[in-house]
Amino acid sequence: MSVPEIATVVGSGTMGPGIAATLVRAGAEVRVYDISAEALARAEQTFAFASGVLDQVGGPKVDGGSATFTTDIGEALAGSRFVIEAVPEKIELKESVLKQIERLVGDDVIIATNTSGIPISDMAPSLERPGRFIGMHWSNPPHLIPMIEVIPGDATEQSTVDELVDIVNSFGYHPVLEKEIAGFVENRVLYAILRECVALLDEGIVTPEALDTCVKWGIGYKLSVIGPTRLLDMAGVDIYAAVSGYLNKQLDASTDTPQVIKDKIAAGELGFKSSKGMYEYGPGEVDAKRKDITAGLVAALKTLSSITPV
Ligand SMILES: NC(=O)c1ccc[n+]([C@@H]2O[C@H](COP(=O)([O-])OP(=O)(O)OC[C@H]3O[C@@H](n4cnc5c(N)ncnc54)[C@H](O)[C@@H]3O)[C@@H](O)[C@H]2O)c1
Ligand SMILES: Cc1ncc(CO)c(C(=O)O)c1O
Repeated sequence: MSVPEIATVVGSGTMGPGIAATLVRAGAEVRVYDISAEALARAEQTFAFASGVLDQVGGPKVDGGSATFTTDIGEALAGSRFVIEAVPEKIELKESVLKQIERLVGDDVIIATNTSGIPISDMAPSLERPGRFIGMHWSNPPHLIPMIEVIPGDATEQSTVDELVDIVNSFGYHPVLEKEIAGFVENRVLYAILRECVALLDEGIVTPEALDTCVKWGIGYKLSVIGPTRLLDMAGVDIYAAVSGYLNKQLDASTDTPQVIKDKIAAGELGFKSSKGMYEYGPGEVDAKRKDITAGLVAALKTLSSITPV
């Protein structure tokens, strides 16, 4: 199967527009649905921006792709062959939206969820056809991170898995097929890193600026070329044994959200969306940072796509 002729993105906040832009570039007729007209109006702009970024990246483009934006779920799902749900990360909301979707699509349509880590098998019982339900975890920004986790639940049919892997391949992304686990693989690794980062900041071991420099240039840059398994070989498994023997027991092992983060939430310091989070942003600075991030990711994507995979 290639990219579905008609696809629907349900929920168009941070992730929906970039997902839609990726599918449109691959030739799909995409319907973007959101419950909020205001969110949808913003999404049209973000979609146009993401499409422009994909033009800059310059990868393959299949003719015939298009996007329409609607607050009418029936219109969004009529004739759709593939649905990706990207509403907020609340299980009850997702279950109710998934049920709504299932009632309006054909029996053979794949319904995928972009959940960041809610187990697929926890949501599947809310559906009549759990065999066609699967996790499809895009990474942010979805139009620039060419990897998607594919997570079957207990009831997902093998044909659903195979079709989703084909869909992901068809727009040139790397599918990563996983066994189901809370948080999935990407976020388990990311949240292990972030837990340690927040602890190091909280203990005053390092400044935010120095931490970002260390992780970007010491870890991020290296890991963008060499995966962690290969890194173990490059460093030496014996070295890992020697260091992990004394270091692992020192690493942060807290199981709750750190208090320092809870305090920031209480103070409304959410990051880019409130101009203050871990850093503080003056007028225009958030837009400038977003621009720099996009330019950096575009440059890195072009370079990394042109080198031999390690
Ligand atoms: N933000 C990220 O970095 C990121 C990355 C990967 C995965 N995800 C996951 O993707 C999903 C969406 O995340 P997001 O960051 O785009 O969320 P968001 O809050 O930015 O956007 C969600 C959108 O869903 C809409 N919505 C709410 N209820 C709805 C309903 N009943 N029907 C249709 N639309 C509805 C909202 O109006 C909003 O526009 C979540 O499960 C999240 O965990 C997020
Ligand atoms: C902090 C954080 N949490 C979740 C996700 C995706 O599920 C991301 C991301 O970048 O994709 C993230 O940065």
